[in-house]
Amino acid sequence: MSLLTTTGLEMRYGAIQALRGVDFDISAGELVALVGDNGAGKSTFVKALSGVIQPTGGTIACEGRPVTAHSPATARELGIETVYQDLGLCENLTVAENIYLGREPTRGWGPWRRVDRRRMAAEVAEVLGGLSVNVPSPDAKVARLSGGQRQAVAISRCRLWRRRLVLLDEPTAALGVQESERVVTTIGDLRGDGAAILLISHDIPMVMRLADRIVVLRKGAKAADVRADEVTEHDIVALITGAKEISDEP
Ligand SMILES: Nc1ncnc2c1ncn2[C@@H]1O[C@H](COP(=O)(O)OP(=O)(O)OP(=O)(O)O)[C@@H](O)[C@H]1O
Repeated sequence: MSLLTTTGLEMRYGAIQALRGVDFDISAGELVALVGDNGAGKSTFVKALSGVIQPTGGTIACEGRPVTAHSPATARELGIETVYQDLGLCENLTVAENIYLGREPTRGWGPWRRVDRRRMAAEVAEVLGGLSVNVPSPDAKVARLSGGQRQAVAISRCRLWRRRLVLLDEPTAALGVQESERVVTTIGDLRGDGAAILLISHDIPMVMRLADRIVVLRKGAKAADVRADEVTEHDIVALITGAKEISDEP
């Protein structure tokens, strides 16, 4: 069964129709890439899934059950986590503090309740140890990390919290070749845990390499939903620009 489904999703910002009846589904362990030109509606779609905006039409269902009153809190309860381009990391906090932000484990109770720093350090070391990307130490300040290492921290947060669906908004946009490669490895680690991943990217070669399936948005509507091994890079570019149409579903 699909982990998450949208049916006829619509989003209207005043006169602008950002999403036009988008039908979408993703299953556990699947990596789906969402591609489209600037303004095609990709960020709007991710915001609707993460509960940041309320769609003006259509439905979202999780394991077949309709999600009503969707909000960032309900998304989190459902196991949906979004890693935005700016990563939402606090520069002045350490790697461990960032991974736990707002969800620190505690020990003791009542007035004796304290953040369990020892447990935090042990759990973070375990998660970071399981990553292919080298992050200096759980105690390192995020301000001192490279772009790729920061991505690794943001993605580690999803692994530690056993997120079921991770929405990655342009994870390699601001990175060099080597750093991008590291992030690709980290995405592989996350996928190895069985999480479903929705990857937004303008990097078509990377999308072709990583995705099981590619969904193309054009002017807010779904222009294609194809298996990555059944299309070429050229096909995807043509679908994004509108030079080619594919009507058959995978
Ligand atoms: N808060 C908003 N208010 C009004 N219009 C908006 C808002 N957010 C997005 N839009 C419009 O909705 C459309 C879709 O925008 P969206 O950001 O989802 O596209 P995108 O595919 O993510 O683009 P990009 O690749 O440039 O990030 C655009 O026409 C955009 O101008």
